[in-house]
Amino acid sequence: MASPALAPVSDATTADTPALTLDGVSLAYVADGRRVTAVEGVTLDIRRGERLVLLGPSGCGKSSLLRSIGGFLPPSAGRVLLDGRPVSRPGPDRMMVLQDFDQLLPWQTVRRNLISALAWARGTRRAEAEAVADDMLRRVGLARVADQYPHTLSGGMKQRAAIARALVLRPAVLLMDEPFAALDAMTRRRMQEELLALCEETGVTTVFVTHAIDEAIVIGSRIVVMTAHPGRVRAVIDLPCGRGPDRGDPAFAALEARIGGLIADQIGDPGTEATHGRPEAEATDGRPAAEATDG
Ligand SMILES: Nc1ncnc2c1ncn2[C@@H]1O[C@H](COP(=O)(O)OP(=O)(O)OP(=O)(O)O)[C@@H](O)[C@H]1O
Repeated sequence: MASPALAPVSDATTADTPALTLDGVSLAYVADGRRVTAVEGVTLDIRRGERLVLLGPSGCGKSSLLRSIGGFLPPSAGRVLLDGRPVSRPGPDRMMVLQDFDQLLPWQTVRRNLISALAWARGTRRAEAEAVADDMLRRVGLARVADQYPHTLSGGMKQRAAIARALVLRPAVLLMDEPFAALDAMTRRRMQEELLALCEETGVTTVFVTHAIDEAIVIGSRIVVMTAHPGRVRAVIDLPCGRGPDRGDPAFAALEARIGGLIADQIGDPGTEATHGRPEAEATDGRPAAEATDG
């Protein structure tokens, strides 16, 4: 159960409204006079509090989809709805955390970065902003370095600070684009566990982009596997109890292998992808949708 002080600020008219809806979303770029379709016809309802992972090979449009949810890239077809209302621009209700270590203002201390964000985006008064920022920095284990400047922090600390700055605004949706990809393996695993705990504590709806299958299983409550190019929904895997199996559990390796198969079987031949032109399929027991629908 999310702590009320950290709960996302929501404009939902009813609790049943999905936090986020992707309704037939296609995304296109024009490069050198040529139109490139990056994402085609993605339809998904993202439930409140869920951790949806977008997984797929490089270039399948994961980041483009995230940017579109963020309001940075308008769909060429379809709609993105937040709390049932169309997204038309970026806003503090959708905070983004990137892979880049330098996401904070370098001329402000870590603490000041959070306080400024609260004042600017939420109009929070100074004393309240200080208290909220200090509380968040304690939760992410950065109280000790609150008065340091970002360049003095390790990569893991910088990512924790970026997550803290995003969460302190109590966004409806936290958008994460491979936030741990540049960290060493040990720090990455620790950060994955910490993120899980923070998501549960805050109840924030999270959309997490990765191309690492193991990371998708650890982070996600639902995993969307995308086709190579253009990005379409290949399969949707709902993890039982909202969590993947523990690392080390044979079920973890089995799921990893199944998802690996789903990705591999369409990289070489995306034109024959099984769900083209059909509504997305859903597996409810951790099986890939291809198995659930074909058998
Ligand atoms: N600004 C742009 N202009 C033109 N084409 C672009 C632009 N940004 C992305 N693309 C193209 O859109 C497609 C999807 O790119 P995107 O970065 O969304 O994929 P991705 O799955 O996030 O890849 P990666 O895992 O490598 O980050 C690719 O073919 C890419 O070349």
